[in-house]
Amino acid sequence: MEMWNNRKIAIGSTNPAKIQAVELAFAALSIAVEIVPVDVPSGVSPQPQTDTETLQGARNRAQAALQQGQADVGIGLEGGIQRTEWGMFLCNWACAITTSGQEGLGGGLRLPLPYDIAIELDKGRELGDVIDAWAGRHGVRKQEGTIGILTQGAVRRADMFRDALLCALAPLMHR
Ligand SMILES: O=c1[nH]c(=O)c2ncn([C@@H]3O[C@H](COP(=O)(O)OP(=O)(O)OP(=O)(O)O)[C@@H](O)[C@H]3O)c2[nH]1
Ligand SMILES: [Mg+2]
Repeated sequence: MEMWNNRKIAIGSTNPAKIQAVELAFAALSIAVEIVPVDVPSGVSPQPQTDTETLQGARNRAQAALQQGQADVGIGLEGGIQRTEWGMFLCNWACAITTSGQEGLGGGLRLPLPYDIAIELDKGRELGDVIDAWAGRHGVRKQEGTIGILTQGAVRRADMFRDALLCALAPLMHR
């Protein structure tokens, strides 16, 4: 992985949980990088409603971050929901794009959302706002995240996005 050392990595978000996920991912790979948060549009709704929309949001952010951050690699991390016949799930996607146009995608954990959260999302509200009210907290989205609240802190949002990002980076690191 020597070739990856000291590269400039632009993350398409200023959310601390997402920035920490990028730090954790490259630390896990023992790669030293410069990480630059870039505030970019996701190009999808503030609350993505499907796996596909969430994945597209990650791709849009990665591309925008690469360009706006003038980086070697652009990263997009996007959370959303997916309705299924078994209920509503939190879904998460990571995308990494290089200046040579190589693109990697990685999927994050899926978590069933309680019915009283799901019905609020069906009203068009954002999960970040709903989980704050549900947990009696402020800014959960920038801390352990919904996944952290619902797993009693065992899986934090940064950890979940770290693993999704490691999956997205994998195809870019094959020899
Ligand atoms: O508390 C949360 N824990 C989570 O695990 C989670 N996953 C998704 N969301 C919410 O879904 C919408 C799109 O997500 P999102 O990727 O845009 O994230 P975000 O808005 O927090 O960051 P960002 O847009 O500044 O990068 C936003 O309302 C997020 O709050 C989460 N909120
Ligand atoms: Mg957002």
